[in-house]
Amino acid sequence: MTTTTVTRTAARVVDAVKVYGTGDTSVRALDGVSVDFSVGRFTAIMGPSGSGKSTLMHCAAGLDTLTSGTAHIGDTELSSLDDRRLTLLRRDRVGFVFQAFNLVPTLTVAENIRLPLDLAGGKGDPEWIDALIDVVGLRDRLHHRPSELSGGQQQRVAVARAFAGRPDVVFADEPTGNLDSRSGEEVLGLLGRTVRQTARTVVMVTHDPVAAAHADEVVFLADGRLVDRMDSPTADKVLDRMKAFEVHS
Ligand SMILES: Nc1ncnc2c1ncn2[C@@H]1O[C@H](COP(=O)(O)OP(=O)(O)OP(=O)(O)O)[C@@H](O)[C@H]1O
Repeated sequence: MTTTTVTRTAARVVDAVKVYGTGDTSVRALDGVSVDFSVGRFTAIMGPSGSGKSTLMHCAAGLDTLTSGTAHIGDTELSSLDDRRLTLLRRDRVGFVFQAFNLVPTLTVAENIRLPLDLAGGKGDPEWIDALIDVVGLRDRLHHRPSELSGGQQQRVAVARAFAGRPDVVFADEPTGNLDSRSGEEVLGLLGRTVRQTARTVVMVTHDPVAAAHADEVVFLADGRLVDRMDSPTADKVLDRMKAFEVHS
């Protein structure tokens, strides 16, 4: 008997091109990138400054549109959606974690975590939310406001909020950029744990090899192109790969 393992794709872009501006001043931020992000994997996007990392994330997440090529969340091609459907897709199937925690200061931790569900007018899955609160370690802080939490704790709330609606994929843009190294490690460990314990998918943009080492896989961009992929990264291996870019650029 043969066993076939089917790897499902949470998000992907195919032949992605993104050009900003026109004429002499135009910038080709993505120059024909094809990459897929498998379900249940934690992937880091790395590359030198200006290599197109944020552009790739924004286009893959439906926050920006491609000049040509296609972006897909699961089986849905994003350019096939009108604005309303795209907004609903982002709300219901995608989670976001940004460098600035973007919590609502007047709401408690519990209310911030539930915010996407409340905005969507649904109850969500109470058992899932309950389990999530334990994964992020915030049960004893549920009634606090963001200003009463450390930066690391605030980012843990943002991580829980991103996963609250059981999205197909969570995109994280430099999630540890505002944190000291210990809090950053905590948040990265948390992202990795959430992926492994809940079979969710995370795609993280970072310029930090130590952060990238928490991922299952690293994809490297240079000059708007996908130039390498690395499985089971370590900070040293990622740093070596990044140094090679500097030598060649
Ligand atoms: N809105 C915009 N208008 C014009 N050019 C842009 C815009 N956004 C990005 N760019 C350009 O596109 C290229 C890729 O930018 P992007 O922000 O995706 O790179 P990045 O790898 O995320 O960089 P960094 O690590 O510095 O954040 C850069 O040359 C940048 O200047």
